[in-house]
This record gives sequence, structure tokens and C-alpha cells, in this order.
Amino acid sequence: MTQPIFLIGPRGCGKTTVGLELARLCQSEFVDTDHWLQTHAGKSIAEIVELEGWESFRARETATLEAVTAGSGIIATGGGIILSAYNRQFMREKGTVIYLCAPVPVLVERLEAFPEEGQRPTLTGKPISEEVSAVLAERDALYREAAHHVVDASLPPAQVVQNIVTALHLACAS
Ligand SMILES: Nc1ncnc2c1ncn2[C@@H]1O[C@H](COP(=O)(O)OP(=O)(O)O)[C@@H](O)[C@H]1O
Ligand SMILES: O=C(O)C1=C[C@@H](OP(=O)(O)O)[C@@H](O)[C@H](O)C1
Ligand SMILES: [Mg+2]
Repeated sequence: MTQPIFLIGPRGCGKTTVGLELARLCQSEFVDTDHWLQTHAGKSIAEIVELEGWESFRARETATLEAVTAGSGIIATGGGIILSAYNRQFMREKGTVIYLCAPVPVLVERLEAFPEEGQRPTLTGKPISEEVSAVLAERDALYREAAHHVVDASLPPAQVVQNIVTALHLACAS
């Protein structure tokens, strides 16, 4: 692997989970932009949004993307990273972008089971199933525009990892 692999997709599609497994399998570096950002800010995303607003979080997210993109490795992004045209182009130019695609009911089930409120403050103020549906409707085209490959993320994590390895012809164990 000579370039970074960026995992994109909505909240709950498994960017963090699949990214970690893929990095283990391929013995690559792994970084999660949300985790990096929160560690460096010394605050959770919910706190940043409450204190500074979403615009400030988005600016921090772009700075994080630039800071963590070096050499090769697996980069799990936050679900809204594709909202910025700059970020979409940056990822496409610097590496390979994979859209982890899953239907709304799958995302809702995962997010209800494991909400991680500190990392996922509400985006719309709506109940979770309405929010996931509305946000995905707005963003699906942007994920597709940014992605080099689209992978079915409703499968178990190990299977999603294998499908990425196959799609990218990665020389990792299988
Ligand atoms: N492929 C999968 N199959 C089943 N559960 C998954 C899968 N991917 C992620 N999960 C679960 O869904 C939740 C959200 O996953 P996470 O990796 O944090 O998603 P993201 O980073 O895309 O928001 C976690 O509880 C995780 O264990
Ligand atoms: O969809 C979004 O706008 C967001 C997704 C979150 O990351 P995950 O996709 O890893 O949950 C996190 O970056 C932040 O709460 C904003
Ligand atoms: Mg994540």
C-alpha cells in the first residue's frame, strides 16, 4: 500500500470498526479523524459543538484531515467529512476513497445500540431514525462523488474488510 485509504460513509456504517480491522490485517497505521480531533482538542465533539458550533467543528475536521494524511495507512473519517468540496477533492487526490454503504434500518439499529452521544451530537434535533434517513438522503450523492469504490457495509466487519481487500487488490492476508 503506497497511498492512504480513506473510509467514508454515514454514522454507524462502520468506518472506525472496519478501519481498525483492515489496518490490523494489512499491518498498516490506523487513524480515526474523530478520535484524533477529540484527543488534540481535549474535548468531545459534543462539547466542541456546544461551545463553538458546527462550523468550528467542521474547520477542525478539515485541519485534522490534512494533519493525519501522510504516507500510507487507513484513515477512518467522520460521517460529515464529505460536506466540504475541499475535503472531497483532497481525499480523492491523496489516496483511495471507499464508501461504506448501508441502508437506513441497519444504520439506525447500530446507532441505537451504540449511540456514543459524546461523539455524535444530534445533527437535526429529530429522532434517530428520521435523522439517519434525512441526513443520508442529503449526503449519499456526496459520498458517491468522493468515492473510488463503494462497498456493502451491512455485512459483518470481517466480510467488509475482505471485500475492500479484494476491490483494491491489496496484498494483505485473507
Ligand atoms: N459491519 C458491521 N456489522 C455489525 N455491526 C457493526 C459493523 N460495523 C460497525 N458495527 C457496529 O456499529 C456501531 C458503529 O460503528 P462505528 O465503527 O463506530 O461506525 P462509524 O465510525 O462509521 O460511525 C458500533 O457499535 C460497531 O460495533
Ligand atoms: O455525520 C456527521 O456529521 C458526524 C459523524 C461523526 O462521526 P461518525 O461517522 O464516525 O459517527 C462525527 O464526526 C460528528 O459527530 C459528525
Ligand atoms: Mg467513527
